[in-house]
Amino acid sequence: MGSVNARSSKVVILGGGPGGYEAALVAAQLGADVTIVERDGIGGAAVLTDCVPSKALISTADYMSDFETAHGLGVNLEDSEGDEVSDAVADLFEVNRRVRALAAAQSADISTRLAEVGVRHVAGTASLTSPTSVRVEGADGAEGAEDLAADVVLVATGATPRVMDTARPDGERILTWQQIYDLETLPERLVVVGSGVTGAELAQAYLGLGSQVVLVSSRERVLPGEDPDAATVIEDVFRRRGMEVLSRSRMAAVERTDASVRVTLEDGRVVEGSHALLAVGSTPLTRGIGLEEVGVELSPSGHVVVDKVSRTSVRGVYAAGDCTGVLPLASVAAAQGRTAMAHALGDAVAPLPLHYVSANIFTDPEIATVGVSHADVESGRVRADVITLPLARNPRAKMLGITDGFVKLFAHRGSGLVLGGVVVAPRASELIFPVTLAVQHRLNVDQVASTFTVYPSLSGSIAEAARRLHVTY
Ligand SMILES: Cc1cc2nc3c(=O)[nH]c(=O)nc-3n(C[C@H](O)[C@H](O)[C@H](O)COP(=O)(O)OP(=O)(O)OC[C@H]3O[C@@H](n4cnc5c(N)ncnc54)[C@H](O)[C@@H]3O)c2cc1C
Ligand SMILES: NC(=O)c1ccc[n+]([C@@H]2O[C@H](COP(=O)([O-])OP(=O)(O)OC[C@H]3O[C@@H](n4cnc5c(N)ncnc54)[C@H](O)[C@@H]3O)[C@@H](O)[C@H]2O)c1
Repeated sequence: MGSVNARSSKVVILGGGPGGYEAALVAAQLGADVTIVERDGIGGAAVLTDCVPSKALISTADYMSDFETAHGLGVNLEDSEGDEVSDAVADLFEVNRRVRALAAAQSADISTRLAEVGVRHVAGTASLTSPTSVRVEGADGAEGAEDLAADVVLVATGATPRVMDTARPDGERILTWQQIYDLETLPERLVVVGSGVTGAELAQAYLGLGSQVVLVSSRERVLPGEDPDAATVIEDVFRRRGMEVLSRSRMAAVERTDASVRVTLEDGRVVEGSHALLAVGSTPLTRGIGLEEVGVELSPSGHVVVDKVSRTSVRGVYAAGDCTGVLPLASVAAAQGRTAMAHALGDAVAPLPLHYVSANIFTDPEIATVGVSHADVESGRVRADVITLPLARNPRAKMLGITDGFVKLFAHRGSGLVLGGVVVAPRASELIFPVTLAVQHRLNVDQVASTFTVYPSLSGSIAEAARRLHVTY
């Protein structure tokens, strides 16, 4: 917007997820008068139903699998009679109570922070009546609507689980990932449909918690689109721990019988379970809120079309997060929201640096990635040397009983600049940070290799991988 005076600007934000609330914090810091319209709760789906609760659930599942590792480290678990206890038992009622409380507390913390910096929260459903005015329909059936004038609008309405006509969730046995936190007892046999990130994470979480799990995967391999070596490790771990993975199996319909569910596959096979979890992707929440009417361009998939500073096709209207489909991660939504406000309110702004976003899949082991990928190198888009070091040879991994996983680095052929990496390991989400630093700050393999690592440590494998990529002239 350039000429905007941040101190006299009214900013109205549709949606209080990471895209919305991070933008609100930046806009308030720049002196704008900021209102967030959010109908469900501050923190958005990320905090209330998606990212935060799933990771809290996974923490319990990880803790349970530590019990299995304990045996391999020479620890026998015994009850008070001295009998060996082979299994820890998850109390799903307690687990879900903790998860919901944690999500609510996180939402409350963000609300407090927003209130401290003067951001107003209006509860209700927002729509655009013009590029400079937002209508709010009252929450909980309240009568009347409030109209908010805006100099700058940010659309950060997120996305919702995709629902197929032949597989309608009922909230009891046929569930979306947003409905699982009301379960009071562990599903005896859970059929997870979809082996993308959501399906893979939650299938393994329930397996760890003690359910029998069948994973219906439409592709050759779970986690299509991810590093193939990483996906292979995860699929092997799934099968080894007893998950039934049905590859090249596409769900056609899910129906409920009295006390079970029937999942019919496109080839006619039927999979029975006590519950089904649908993880077949998301739909952006962009329809019916006035966007097209005021001229905001949507893609054929319904995502808001944005440029690298989050501008839409309408001047003064910005968009951030999952409603844009740029990269559906909480961290990216937040970055887009911050970028939008910096641009709109005339602060220094840099285009979204998508080539060094780090991401993590919270399976066990985790898969963390940054920068260029296997697909980039294999297709010839990037000329890189690649090294993969299995963690099983790392001394710390041996001590910790880690047998699965690896460190992979991609370095530019010729200059040795670190272009990307993949870490498959417990807490890979923490281990990827040095690789991200190297990629973002253009370090070469020799600089990474000559950086001290602790002995013994898993990060030693990152330095070792860099050493193996040393360029000799
Ligand atoms: C199961 C799962 C796990 C995930 N885990 C991770 C993870 O570990 N790390 C990670 O980075 N990302 C993760 N993600 C992705 C992450 O949750 C999303 O990228 C993130 O939520 C996007 O934030 P957002 O602000 O765009 O939207 P959201 O968080 O979806 O927030 C949008 C908000 O807008 C509200 N809203 C919508 N329409 C209106 C309207 N008309 N008026 C008022 N309010 C409205 C919605 O109610 C919602 O509260 C996960 C996703 C899923 C599904
Ligand atoms: N840890 C994280 O950061 C995290 C966790 C979860 C989601 N996410 C984000 O959300 C995005 C979306 O992930 P997702 O897994 O929810 O959706 P997705 O679209 O990536 O995966 C859905 C999967 O369901 C499959 N599918 C669709 N219809 C099917 C059918 N009829 N039968 C069987 N399979 C079918 C698709 O082939 C696809 O593999 C991710 O790319 C990621 O950015 C991030």
